[in-house]
Amino acid sequence: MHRFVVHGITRRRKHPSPWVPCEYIFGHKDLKICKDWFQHLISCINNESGRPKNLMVFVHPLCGKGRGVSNWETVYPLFARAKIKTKVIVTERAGHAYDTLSSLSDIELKAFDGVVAVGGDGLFNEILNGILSSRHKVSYPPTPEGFGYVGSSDNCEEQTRNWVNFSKPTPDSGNAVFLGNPSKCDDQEPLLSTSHPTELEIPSNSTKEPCIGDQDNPVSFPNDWFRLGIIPSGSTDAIVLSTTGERDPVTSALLIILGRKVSLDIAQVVRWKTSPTAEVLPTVRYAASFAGYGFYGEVIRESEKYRWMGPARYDFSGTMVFLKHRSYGAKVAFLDTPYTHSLTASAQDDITGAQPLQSRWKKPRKIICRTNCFVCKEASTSGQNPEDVADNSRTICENQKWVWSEGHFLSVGAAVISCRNERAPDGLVADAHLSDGFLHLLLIRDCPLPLYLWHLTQFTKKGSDPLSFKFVEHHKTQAFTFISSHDESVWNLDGEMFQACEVSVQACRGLVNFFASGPEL
Ligand SMILES: Nc1ncnc2c1ncn2[C@@H]1O[C@H](COP(=O)(O)OP(=O)(O)OP(=O)(O)O)[C@@H](O)[C@H]1O
Repeated sequence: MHRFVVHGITRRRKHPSPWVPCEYIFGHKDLKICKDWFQHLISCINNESGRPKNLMVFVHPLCGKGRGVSNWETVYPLFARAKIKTKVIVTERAGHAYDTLSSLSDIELKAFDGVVAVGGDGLFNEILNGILSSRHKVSYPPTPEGFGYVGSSDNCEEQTRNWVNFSKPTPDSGNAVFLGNPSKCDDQEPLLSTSHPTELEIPSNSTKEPCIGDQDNPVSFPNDWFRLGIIPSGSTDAIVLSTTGERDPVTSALLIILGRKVSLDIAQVVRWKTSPTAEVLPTVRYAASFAGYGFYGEVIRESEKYRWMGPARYDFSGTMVFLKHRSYGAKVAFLDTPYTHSLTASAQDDITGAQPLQSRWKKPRKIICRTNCFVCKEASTSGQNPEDVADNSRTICENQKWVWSEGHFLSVGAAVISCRNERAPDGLVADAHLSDGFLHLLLIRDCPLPLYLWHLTQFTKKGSDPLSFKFVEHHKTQAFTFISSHDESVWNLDGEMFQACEVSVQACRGLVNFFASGPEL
């Protein structure tokens, strides 16, 4: 008998990883038949255009509990087997991935099918900002009358970059070439292995659709070919949990290898001022999961002092900030469109400081975002091509109405996706969608400490409704602005600190593609 091995993927319900590699051995006494089968499978694999061939991989060696390198070592053989070329860069400092990607020319970027973070949400945020900083051409978010920055609709091309320490990319520390493979079936997907991985140079070329060397054809976002991915290795991994339903490096690696693709909304955050007395200097940042102020910003700022504690510093800082029970005077205006669903405090409530909210309509039934989500599909088919929706604000401006909310807030947050994590199994907003073009604005008004604790503990219980409290405003919106008079106003963008006291934010629908199929819940 002559034999060959087909490497596949299967699911084992009881296995902690829902997707696991497996092997099938085939044999025939006729060598030619074996070779024919083999060639046929190879050509099927090569016909799968969605599978990535070249990836840039950033490994954060210190993320989570220092699992970045070991997680990459675990999944690397899968990429090798699938013959996917990887240019691996182990980060040496914060900002390394951002500097590398923002300084990459479009020609160099086009050599890759995507970029993968082996780390947490923070490393992914750096990658996202590095990729988009010069390639996302769109107007600033719309702002209400009275927000008052002339030029708020100017193009962001001139956006300020203030990431520190530009550095050249480090030499790749582990290039190798590998090969792709086929199948649409979820359960048993072959990963044909034909040879051992061989060392290879960084790809200077790619067979991808965009023309290499075409200076007139710059990389812009959104597009339908470039994808981002995460091998989860961080402290929270909310982006992976919200997009795959799992927090498993092997599952994420297999989704990348198979070339799965889902569109992600991204929040574009424009900071107008760092503090009330600072000069106006618009600076653009992007967030894939969450942008939060007040409690959320303070926890991040506080936790920086206790880095030595590892991931436990978030619990510690969270408790410290919670006990301080500080509220922040602020004005928030959000865009109310015909598609906006809100539980909004009336103006009178704001003035009297009274808590009750008036439900303007009954909250709609929660539709959870899952694989092949029809809400996200509807949103994408009701729009036009990704290129046509690039200028989101133009579309938003029709039928817009701004609603102001003013008072003292314990926190102000905007969830782009559900933000599931181990502490909040349903996430911050259980029914947030990956690519419906909306943000979920959460305004937590000042309230007695025990009530606030009750609200926070609801996040830890599956199936509860932490947003149903009277002091919680939940608005599904496409854009909002925020003004505070505090000198040390800190935002938390995907877990990263961002000092800002005046911001405007908009959801950019399906701005990037992610290697995933949506949460399988
Ligand atoms: N080699 C490095 N040394 C120090 N910081 C780094 C390095 N590489 C990346 N970073 C930064 O570390 C921060 C956290 O990264 P990431 O989110 O991937 O890990 P995490 O463990 O989930 O996060 P955190 O440390 O915030 O809990 C990010 O701001 C990232 O820019």
